[in-house]
Amino acid sequence: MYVVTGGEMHQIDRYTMEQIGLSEEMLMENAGQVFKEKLLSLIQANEKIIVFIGAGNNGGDGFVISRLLLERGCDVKVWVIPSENRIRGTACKHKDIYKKCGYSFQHWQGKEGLAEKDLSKATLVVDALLGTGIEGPLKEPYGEVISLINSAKKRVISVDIPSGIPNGGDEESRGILASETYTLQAPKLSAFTFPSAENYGQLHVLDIGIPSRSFQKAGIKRELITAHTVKDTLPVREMNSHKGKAGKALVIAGSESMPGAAVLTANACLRAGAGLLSLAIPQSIQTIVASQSTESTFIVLENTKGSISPNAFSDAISFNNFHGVAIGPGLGRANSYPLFKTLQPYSGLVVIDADGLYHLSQELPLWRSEQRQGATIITPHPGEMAMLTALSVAEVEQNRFEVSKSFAKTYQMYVVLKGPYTIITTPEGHQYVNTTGNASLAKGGSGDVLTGIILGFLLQHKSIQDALCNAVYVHGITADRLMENLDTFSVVATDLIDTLPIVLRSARY
Ligand SMILES: NC(=O)C1=CN([C@@H]2O[C@H](COP(=O)(O)OP(=O)(O)OC[C@H]3O[C@@H](n4cnc5c(N)ncnc54)[C@H](OP(=O)(O)O)[C@@H]3O)[C@@H](O)[C@H]2O)[C@H](O)CC1
Ligand SMILES: [K+]
Repeated sequence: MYVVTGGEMHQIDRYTMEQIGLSEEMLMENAGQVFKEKLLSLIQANEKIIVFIGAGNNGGDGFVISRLLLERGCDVKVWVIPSENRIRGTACKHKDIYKKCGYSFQHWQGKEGLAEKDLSKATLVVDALLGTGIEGPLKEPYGEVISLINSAKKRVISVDIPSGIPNGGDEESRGILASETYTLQAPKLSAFTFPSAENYGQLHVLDIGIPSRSFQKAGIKRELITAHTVKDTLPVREMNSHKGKAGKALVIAGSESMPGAAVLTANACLRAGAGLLSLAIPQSIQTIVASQSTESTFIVLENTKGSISPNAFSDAISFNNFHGVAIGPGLGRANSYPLFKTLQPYSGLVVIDADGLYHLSQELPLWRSEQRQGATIITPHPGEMAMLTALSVAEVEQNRFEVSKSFAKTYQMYVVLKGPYTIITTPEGHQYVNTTGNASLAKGGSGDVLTGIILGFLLQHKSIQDALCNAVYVHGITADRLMENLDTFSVVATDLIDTLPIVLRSARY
């Protein structure tokens, strides 16, 4: 499933209409039909519905939905915000069809008090005020209508996008606070960027019949990771496999103040399929880490002040014995820069996380792909991405797609920008959005587990992007599985590792 900007969606619509020949009237009718079917499956027999309609085609969808609900005998009050002469084109055609079927509506202008009364009696609000055609700051009376709806605290179902939010997700969000949003054909960027994502409530996608050819012609390179894509791309371990063939992983992690990060990364990596795992850790934490990671082997390094000594590393290890390396979790910044630097000439896969990202930010150009033979994968959270790009966290959050893409293309790296909707970007700029996971992942250690799964999966998959998509999906769905028995407050990173094997099995079948 593709993810689009409002502008791209308009381009896709135009191709569908002009080149494929599906008319806008038909698409709007389809949108209304599928929305109505969905709504009927959600509502009670005595539901009191109020529909708010705006000037554009989102409002046009509102006329179709209202007509179809009234045809089914539902209790529906329809409020139209602009004067009738402002409703043009296809929306106007569907307004006329609505009227010719014998239905009427109220005008907002001058009857605001009555609208408020109707709203107070309603049990469900359908928001068909504004869609992807919004430009610039919200104009009145839409701001007033939206405030009224939000303050009524009703169940609000938005058509396509919550009215009033910028569909590119790049401006301050002020719009409808929906309980659910039924988006048409493809999710929009604003559903995965902040703060606009918070307006959506639960996001669902309705297929209104726009062919995939229209998306391909528009050259859309953003997709959602789905259970299907994961199932199709999770590799199967060959019968004649052995531990060396299943991937030799090296994890460089941990310090006296963060020994658990090494344990979590290593154990997650093993659970994600690595055949052999070596942990490079400072000598002072070896006993404690070894007691909690039975299957790991160890490269024990001299330590200085609780972390790996700056002198210990270069001749202690032969990177070329490994198929992939993850560096960073719990490493500490103080002494680990020389160690980080020795990894740059290594020709295998390198996953950089946490304190490794801090070192990377000091010498970014050295890590551009043409300076390295192997692929570089970075796993920043928004704060780390802000550090790497010299932007503010808010700027990163509002422009997650653009910031990741620009960074991945400039440095020719794979970027896994973590967050409630983790985005994976390839060096070519293809993007994949993850929707699994929940608030329980906002806890120390869950990032270390992800790094471990990523390294484990990288060694099992032929395609780097499949490995990253599947790792992020599985990490999230493991947290979702834990919610069947636990509360978001109580999940700890170790729970993720313990549950991963069951989830991995069901993701495959
Ligand atoms: N393929 C599909 O997904 C289909 C989607 N459909 C629906 O169509 C909308 C997009 O329709 P569009 O007409 O382009 O846009 P809007 O419904 O958002 O309305 C635009 C009008 O809103 C007014 N406007 C613009 N900016 C503002 C603002 N800042 N504040 C207030 N009002 C604003 C303006 O009207 P004026 O009269 O004021 O000029 C715009 O004309 C999409 O979201 C889907 O819901 C179709 O059903 C077909 C298939
Ligand atoms: K809307």
